[in-house]
Amino acid sequence: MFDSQVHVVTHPLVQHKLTLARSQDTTTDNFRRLVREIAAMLAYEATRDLPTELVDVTTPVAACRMPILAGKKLCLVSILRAGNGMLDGMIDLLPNARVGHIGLYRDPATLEPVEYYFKVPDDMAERLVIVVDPMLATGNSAAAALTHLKRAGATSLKLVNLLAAPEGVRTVRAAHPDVPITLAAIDERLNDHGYIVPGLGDAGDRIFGTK
Ligand SMILES: O=P(O)(O)OC[C@H]1O[C@H](OP(=O)(O)OP(=O)(O)O)[C@H](O)[C@@H]1O
Ligand SMILES: O=c1cc[nH]c(=O)[nH]1
Ligand SMILES: [Mg+2]
Repeated sequence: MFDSQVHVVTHPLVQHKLTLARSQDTTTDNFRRLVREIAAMLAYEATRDLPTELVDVTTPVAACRMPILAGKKLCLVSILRAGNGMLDGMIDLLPNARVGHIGLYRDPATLEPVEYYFKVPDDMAERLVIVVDPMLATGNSAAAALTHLKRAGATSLKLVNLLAAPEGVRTVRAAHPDVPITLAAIDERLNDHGYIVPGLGDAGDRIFGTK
């Protein structure tokens, strides 16, 4: 249904935690914790192809040559607000990553993204940029964020989401075929208000308790 650059993480722990997060009975504190934990596991999968190089290391037992990360430095970019719910889980795994922010909200009438903030490191061209946002619904927000990041110099990008609608995956893959997507699930469809069905509701409101 989707090409090989769309990676759905079917690991049982990810699926279990996502199901708990979906429930309308999950409290704000538990929702936050679940999103953070799933984000760490998605970061693990999204970085599976990072290059490594061999270095000399001496253990208490013997000298040897073992792999460490090589290649481009990392930059995580959170699409505000809801992306921030995924940041800490990813930083736990990638503590050296720089962090950028793009403020976007979706106009409820047009479903078009409105940008209100943009701050990223200067050296985007030298970094692997991992864009994070729990929800890929129409895909308009993620596509706009990727376009702005490319204008800011980024040439190597990945997108990590918790949940998508098929429409959103198609939109981003069409607009940015160079950007692989890692996510925990692709749901059935969008409803008339642009919400993912069955989805988990409004991720930002659930993370920050604003509704
Ligand atoms: O794929 P799309 O149709 O563009 O929808 C997805 C966007 O909607 C949500 O943000 P929202 O606009 O609710 O802003 P928030 O994070 O501040 O709540 C979500 O976090 C994505 O950024
Ligand atoms: O289902 C959706 C769609 C967009 N944004 C959300 O937070 N949830
Ligand atoms: Mg929201």
